[in-house]
Amino acid sequence: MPLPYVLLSAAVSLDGYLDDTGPDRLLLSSPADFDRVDAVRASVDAILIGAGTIRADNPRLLVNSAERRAARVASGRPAYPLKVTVTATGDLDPGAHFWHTGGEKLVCTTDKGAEVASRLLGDTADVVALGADLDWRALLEHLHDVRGVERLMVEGGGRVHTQLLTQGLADELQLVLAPLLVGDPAAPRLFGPGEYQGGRLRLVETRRIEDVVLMRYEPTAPGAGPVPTAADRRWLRTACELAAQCPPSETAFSVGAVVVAADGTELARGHSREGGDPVVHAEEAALARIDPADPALPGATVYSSLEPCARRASRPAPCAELILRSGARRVVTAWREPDTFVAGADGTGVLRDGGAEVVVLPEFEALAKAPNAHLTA
Ligand SMILES: NC(=O)C1=CN([C@@H]2O[C@H](COP(=O)(O)OP(=O)(O)OC[C@H]3O[C@@H](n4cnc5c(N)ncnc54)[C@H](OP(=O)(O)O)[C@@H]3O)[C@@H](O)[C@H]2O)C=CC1
Ligand SMILES: Nc1c(N[C@@H]2O[C@H](COP(=O)(O)O)[C@@H](O)[C@H]2O)[nH]c(=O)[nH]c1=O
Repeated sequence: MPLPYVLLSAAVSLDGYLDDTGPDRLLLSSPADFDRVDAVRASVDAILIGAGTIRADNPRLLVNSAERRAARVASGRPAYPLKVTVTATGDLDPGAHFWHTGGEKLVCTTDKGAEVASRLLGDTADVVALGADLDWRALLEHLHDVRGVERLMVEGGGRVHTQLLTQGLADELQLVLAPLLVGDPAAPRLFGPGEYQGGRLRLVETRRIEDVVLMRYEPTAPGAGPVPTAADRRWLRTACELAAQCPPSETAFSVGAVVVAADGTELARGHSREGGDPVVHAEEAALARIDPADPALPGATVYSSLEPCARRASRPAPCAELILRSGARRVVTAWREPDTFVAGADGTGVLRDGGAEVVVLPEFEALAKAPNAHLTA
């Protein structure tokens, strides 16, 4: 099920706080950085904050630049992104700026919270009840499927950021480090306690903006079961991009593969026909680069743009078998193998029979097929 691209945005003090405990919002960003935030807001379909941030900051969450609003309208979008808040209690102040500025408003809440929020807000906002408890994946599916949100900016606070990151639902973090210290343990922190990915996130960009530094990160740790995480989608995209690097062939598919340890460390990557070998497959090439005794292999995920092959003429073992022998027990792929070269190839079946989890993400099928258009037309 496709989800919106989720971008977490926050400004943080040198000692990791989002705010102080004073009555006014702490300005951590510099003026030029607030303008950058305005540009990010203008680029998204929806902005989400927790009810705690509405209470603490009374924000408007507007696109302040008239030029940016005009550009949105010129491209067929509303002048302002949809504003979304989450609440369990439904206890929202109907006088808050959030409801009386900008574009459409949406409250995502529980069954109980919906009763309270609807009573308090009347027609000011749409209220959606998502069950007895609020499930973030269900919330994101709702935003995508019902509200057409492809790109979501989350502007905090800490409790919201913590849940989206620990649940593997954040595609990107945009953090601004501000040169000031809060020093008050009662102040809200950027990330609270939780089960975060064990390894390192990928640093995508750093940028100096006046006296603050923007850091952009992507989570890297694969999911653990059938439910894909944002990092799973990112790695599968990488595999599909590798497929585009294959030397062209009239008699074989172009495929890319990446093998990633449970902590998000890339173990190896490969693509079809690499290194002058006319028959080597992507998964085969990647696995050949890893020491078979590597202790990370049993917990690793193999990303392959095309499902691993089930039968081969050119090698003794097909890639599904090589993966099972490697010890890896999770495969994420974009495209089930068509009958073009092998009838009824069922690498997924071979893997599942061998005890591996296979996750298929059809939203990447078009990207996986692109370098193979001449074979599948
Ligand atoms: N520097 C920066 O970039 C930013 C700073 N901030 C600061 O952060 C602080 C607020 O952060 P914080 O207190 O963590 O609050 P949040 O904005 O994260 O909101 C928390 C509230 O959101 C609702 N909520 C969160 N998760 C769920 C869930 N799973 N199900 C249902 N409802 C949920 C609950 O509302 P309810 O209580 O109604 O049930 C909860 O109390 C403020 O001081 C603000 O200034 C905020 C954003 C950015
Ligand atoms: N303090 C702080 C941020 N706070 C965020 O900005 C929101 C208020 O935006 P507005 O309605 O436009 O004033 C606030 O609720 C919170 O989500 N953001 C940042 O980039 N940098 C900062 O220093």
